[in-house]
Amino acid sequence: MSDWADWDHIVKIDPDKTLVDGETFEDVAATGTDAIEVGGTTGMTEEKMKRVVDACGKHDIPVYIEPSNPASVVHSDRHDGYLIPVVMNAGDVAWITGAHKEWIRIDDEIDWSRTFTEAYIVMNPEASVASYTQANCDLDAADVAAYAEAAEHLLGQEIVYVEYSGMLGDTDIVAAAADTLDDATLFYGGGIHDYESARTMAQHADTIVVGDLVHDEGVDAVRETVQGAKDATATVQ
Ligand SMILES: CC(C)=CCC/C(C)=C/CC/C(C)=C/CC/C(C)=C/COP(=O)(O)OP(=O)(O)O
Ligand SMILES: O=P(O)(O)OC[C@@H](O)CO
Ligand SMILES: [Mg+2]
Repeated sequence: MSDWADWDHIVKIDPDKTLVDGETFEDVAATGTDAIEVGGTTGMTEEKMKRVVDACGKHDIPVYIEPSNPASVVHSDRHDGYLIPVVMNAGDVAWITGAHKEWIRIDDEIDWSRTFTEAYIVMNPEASVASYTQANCDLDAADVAAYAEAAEHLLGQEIVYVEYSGMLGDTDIVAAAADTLDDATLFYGGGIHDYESARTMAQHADTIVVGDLVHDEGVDAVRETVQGAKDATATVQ
């Protein structure tokens, strides 16, 4: 079974951002979150990635690199694997297969046994990831559901990621994606900032991803979102 099948909650650390004063990666690992993803769109370098992966990898929690370009991939025994985005609604094919082809050309240390993909549907036109990938975010619930179904059944994706980075998404859209998937795991990320927003999104998505909150508010706020995710799972299943 895949690691992520059991995850209700992920903290995504952006190596280009800092933790709240006085907090450590050990504190983040102790929030009760199920896994740490390390990635961001802007300002990413191999050095920043390595620093965070080394720090997070010391703790007893799965750590996955989520690279936004081939140059930010680092290899180490400190982390559990690689979650490589494929952007379903990218306007530039670089973010569907192009960067992937270049990465494979230049990197001769790829460990396929712990490398997996995430089929992103990018929904917030204001997010860096939307401009970076020239995503078409003008999608309704039926479009998102169809992208999710294409990801799972045409492209064989095991993870579908509805990405509202920076804003809380539309629950009808997240629900439409959830309803259409059979076995793929639905990740939701974007704007989760407290117990209630976490619980609401976790009622639809299998796994919620909390990003900016850890950098802006810190681990106490993150712990509330872990509780929201766990409570939603307990009610749904
Ligand atoms: C093939 C390899 C190794 C890399 C390419 C992988 C792809 C397709 C990347 C596309 C962009 C993407 C989906 C990145 C994942 C990380 C992510 C969504 C971070 C959140 O981004 P924002 O919140 O918009 O950015 P900032 O927080 O950096 O402003
Ligand atoms: O930063 P936030 O808005 O929490 O979004 C989380 C994650 O989906 C970003 O890739
Ligand atoms: Mg962000």
